[in-house]
Amino acid sequence: MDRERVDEQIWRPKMTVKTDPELLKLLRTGEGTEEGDKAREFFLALATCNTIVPILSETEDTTVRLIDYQGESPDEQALLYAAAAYGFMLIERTSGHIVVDVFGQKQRFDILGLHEFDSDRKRMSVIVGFPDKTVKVFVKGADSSMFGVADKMLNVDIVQSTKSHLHTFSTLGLRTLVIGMREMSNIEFEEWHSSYEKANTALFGRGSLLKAVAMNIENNISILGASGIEDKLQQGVPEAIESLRKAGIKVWLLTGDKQETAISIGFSSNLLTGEMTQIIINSHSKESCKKSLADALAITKLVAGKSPAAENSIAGADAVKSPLALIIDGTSLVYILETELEEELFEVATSCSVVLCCRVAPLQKAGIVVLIKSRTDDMTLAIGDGANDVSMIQKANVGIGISGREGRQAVMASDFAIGQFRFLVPLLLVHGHWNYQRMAYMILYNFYRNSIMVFVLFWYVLYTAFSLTTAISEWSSVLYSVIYTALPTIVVGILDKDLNRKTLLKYPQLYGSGQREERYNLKLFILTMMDSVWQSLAIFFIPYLAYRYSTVDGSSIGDLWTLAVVIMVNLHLGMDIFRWNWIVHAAIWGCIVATVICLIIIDALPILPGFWAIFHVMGTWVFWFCLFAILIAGMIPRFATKALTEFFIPNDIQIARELEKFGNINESLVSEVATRTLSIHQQQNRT
Ligand SMILES: Nc1ncnc2c1ncn2[C@@H]1O[C@H](COP(=O)(O)OP(=O)(O)OP(=O)(O)O)[C@@H](O)[C@H]1O
Ligand SMILES: [Mg+2]
Repeated sequence: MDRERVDEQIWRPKMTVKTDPELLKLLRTGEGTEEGDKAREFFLALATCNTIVPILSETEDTTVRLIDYQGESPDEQALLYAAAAYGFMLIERTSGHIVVDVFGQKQRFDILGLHEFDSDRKRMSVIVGFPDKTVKVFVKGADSSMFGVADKMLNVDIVQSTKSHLHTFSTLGLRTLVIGMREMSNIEFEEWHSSYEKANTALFGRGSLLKAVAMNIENNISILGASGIEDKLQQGVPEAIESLRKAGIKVWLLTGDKQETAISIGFSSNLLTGEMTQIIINSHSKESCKKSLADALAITKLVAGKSPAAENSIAGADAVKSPLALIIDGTSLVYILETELEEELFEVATSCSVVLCCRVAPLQKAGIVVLIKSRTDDMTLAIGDGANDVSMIQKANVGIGISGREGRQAVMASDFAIGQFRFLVPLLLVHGHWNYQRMAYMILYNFYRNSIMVFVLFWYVLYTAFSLTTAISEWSSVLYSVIYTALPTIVVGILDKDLNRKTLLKYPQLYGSGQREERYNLKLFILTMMDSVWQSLAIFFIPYLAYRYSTVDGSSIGDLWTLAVVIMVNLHLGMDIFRWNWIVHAAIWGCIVATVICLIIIDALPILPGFWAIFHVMGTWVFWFCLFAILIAGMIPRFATKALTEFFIPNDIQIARELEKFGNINESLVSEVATRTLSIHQQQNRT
């Protein structure tokens, strides 16, 4: 009874695919004819040569079960859904066999061995035992690798037409695969089996042994057909690339795909544009690589106007206007990376606005990142979604993994993980920008905050015959960093934002402020230190001069110094804060109040020196006058510099802030300034 129910069951793939009725008819009825058998073998190869696991789930109708194909390769998933639509449905996989439903008939195939896909071989194969005891090896992989192992006796027409179909597919931007097959004789199978077992159980070098076994068996393959799969660009990729470009970031595309596919994807993602001059390097020997690079270098020089020919030649004048795109393949890179040609590649690549590397192996991707990292001070960022991107993600300064359908390896190896490519834009342009400006400011501010206190102590030492006594109580020195000034630093370091998200996304050029190191540089550091010296002088000398002839003791002036330093550093911070909210208010004013309370408590303890000092001194007008004078005198240089620069030589950020505050009065101005800055600083672009 139960058995019957199982037999009645129908499997339905989760995704439906539009089919070609003619091909379907050939597959259904053409068994026995040469064409029909070949077509059936092709789809059988699709159904067997993969690492997909079918997951069955119940539907409302108890006789229908839904099949969901799950695996690391989205290409394989797509191919299996296609095979299922054409009547070859993989319905079960165990470690030793698979079951394929062929037009309603369940067939069981033994999986005798599987040579997994790797990015060096660029193909995979399975050894399948058929019910009639024959053994076949099915192989699928990249065209470049498959035609290398194809049967040399193969019909030339078939090879040619396959190649031309592949070309058509890839120029449309489809990801292509070639599928092939070979029958194995008994002797061959036995030989393979023993070496496979040996390699599989080896303790050392298992991977390379298995690869050698695979290479041995994957030859004399007869081509069954080719596939083209659309690898849809994620939403918002062209816009994201456009924004990154405007932000002065150089975008390079490194892919394992075929050249034509890569170029087509380059165009659809806005990376390549029609007006670009393409420099293509496809070489198969070191000599030709050298020559191609020399030619490319000549073109780049011509474009940059460095060569004398450029001034006169008409072609040169034309080329000056068009940006360059370098397109280079993995085979050429084999002869270039880690050789003396690297230098030339670097020169060519850095003079091009876009670099597109296709058919590159994972280690070559990492090699390219290292090429840039080792020769420039630029920051590199690598973003990828597949296992083949792991090594470059690890090598780059910043590695980003996209968690997608290709498994989690990229995400596990990354510094940051995002869901889609387009999120890179807010990550860099918004959060990256905010983070940079906060970190840069906080570093300067913390130098300032600590040095001003030390300078005040130092001036005191000069007037006490270097006795190393101090007027500021030890408790206050300890509490200075912990209570008096800590909280505002933390709050501002976390919450402050110079511009809002919308503005930063609208004007990607604002990202340039970080690239030009506008917020943290030697000049700013020196100015900040000079400011802290000036402020400490004001803090120290105003009370010193005021109380010089009075009988007030050191502890009382010490309390004034402490309070003045704390109010000064907090006002200084307050003057630079962009976004005031209740937390910032509470932190800044709260810290000043906390300081007063702490001073009162310290001076109320009879065991400490300076007992009751603050109560005496705070009651005099000189105290308040000094405090007021210190703040005015200390702040004047900083306030004046800030006001004058913001008024006369504002930077992009200040203009954009004005724009945010006062609407779009200056809209045209900001884009003008931002673009101008971009063009001036293009030399400093970061990769
Ligand atoms: N599971 C697979 N079985 C057989 N061949 C495959 C498989 N996956 C990929 N290939 C082939 O190997 C080539 C290189 O694959 P690789 O994973 O290195 O890069 P990619 O996926 O094409 O590109 P990207 O670098 O953009 O992820 C692919 O272009 C494809 O032709
Ligand atoms: Mg991939």
